[in-house]
Amino acid sequence: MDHSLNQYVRWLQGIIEAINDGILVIDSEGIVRLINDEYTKITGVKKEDIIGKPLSEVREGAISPTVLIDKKRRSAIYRKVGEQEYVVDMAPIYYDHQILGVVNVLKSVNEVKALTKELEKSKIKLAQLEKTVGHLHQAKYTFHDIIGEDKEIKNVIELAKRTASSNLNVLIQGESGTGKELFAHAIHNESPRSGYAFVPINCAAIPSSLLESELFGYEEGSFTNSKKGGKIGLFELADHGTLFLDEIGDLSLELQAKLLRVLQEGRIRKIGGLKEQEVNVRIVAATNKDLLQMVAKGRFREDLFYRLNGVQLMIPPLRSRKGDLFTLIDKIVKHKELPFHLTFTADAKKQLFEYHWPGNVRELLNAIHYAATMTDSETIDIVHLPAFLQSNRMADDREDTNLSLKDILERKEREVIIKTLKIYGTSLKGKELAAQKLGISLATLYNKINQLKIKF
Ligand SMILES: Nc1ncnc2c1ncn2[C@@H]1O[C@H](COP(=O)(O)OP(=O)(O)OP(=O)(O)O)[C@@H](O)[C@H]1O
Repeated sequence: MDHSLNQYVRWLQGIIEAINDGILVIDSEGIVRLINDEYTKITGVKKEDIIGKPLSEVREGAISPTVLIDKKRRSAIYRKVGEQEYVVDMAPIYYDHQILGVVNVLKSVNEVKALTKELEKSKIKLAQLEKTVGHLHQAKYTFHDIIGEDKEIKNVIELAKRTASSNLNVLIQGESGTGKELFAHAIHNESPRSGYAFVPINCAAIPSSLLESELFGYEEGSFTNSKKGGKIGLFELADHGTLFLDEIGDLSLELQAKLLRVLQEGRIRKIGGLKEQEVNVRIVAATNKDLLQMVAKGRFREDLFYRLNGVQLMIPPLRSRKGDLFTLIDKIVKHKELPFHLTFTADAKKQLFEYHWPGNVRELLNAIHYAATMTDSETIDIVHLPAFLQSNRMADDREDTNLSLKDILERKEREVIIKTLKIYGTSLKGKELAAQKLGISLATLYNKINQLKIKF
């Protein structure tokens, strides 16, 4: 390296320009000898406006000239000149015990402020997102929504209520449509976790390969097509709240092992991630399968079964609590968006009561909705019920024997016309299509509508 003075000065200037802070140097007379580009960026003062001039004249309120006198260092002095805000460190420069000048090192506050503003904005966005996620993951039902006067289900409701306040995992077993999900919502809402998320996931509805990333999340770039920024897992979403694992009996053995590990350690690790993260989640699991039998057959891990089975709720099928049937129907009629008050003929009631309801309350709900669509009045008779409830037509036949042939034919005619009009609609086009389908003219259809007093 060439050590000539000129070369040396250029080398020093290079260093000073490379520094990321603003630099200003005055000599022992208080004259500005040097500034770097960053100083100009922070203060807006250009070299030609300041170099060679007394600092106290060009920068009002400058403190560096005082440093020349008291020879004391100063740090983090806040300065605001016009719009520019910065903090300055000042230090005297010595050579051979002689003061040669003062060096100032400036850091812009504007940049820090801009970053703080950005951070604040992100915090607000995050809070809004958390709120949205919270709303998305709220349990809808409470114990008030569960109808059950029958002794057996009353006991289950009691046990569920007592369980809610504990931190025990809950395993809900029962046939499809018995209300397992309803119970899971109610337990969360009655628990100390109700202020946090209730996150439901149906283990049977998602392929095993996807379910793992749903449950635990993944880091960005952990596999092809992974989302930018990665994905938050349901365990993380349910932190401090409840994770409802519906159809747990359909969980693959591989995922059972992973779930067990999380439950044992209270930690999750995202797919492709290195860090483990603590989670505090209560598990409510449900299944319509006999889990113990699955354990016996080696299809469900025994250790996981006992982890999940903190409390076991067995929801009885509807056929074993027929006493609740009409209370349930009442509730459905009142609350399930049906526009009118329905009544049931004695025969329809009998038919509903005698049916064995393999699809339980869900099937009942659907049947009532179907019947409400099929009747053109507020009365539901056997004919309005779905076909599977009409297979035992003894009651209907018994009633028919009391009617004249004309009455029976009229009743059937009425039924068929109403059903057809429900399919095609009551507009002119609908009536034309209905008439075509029934093999009669449009005029005959109008006549029959009048004659049979069919109202829409
Ligand atoms: N005891 C009850 N009181 C009021 N409504 C009920 C009751 N049981 C079930 N229901 C209603 O029946 C429907 C089915 O219930 P839910 O989805 O909770 O059943 P499930 O046992 O979770 O079914 P699956 O096993 O098929 O998931 C829901 O609309 C629910 O509101």
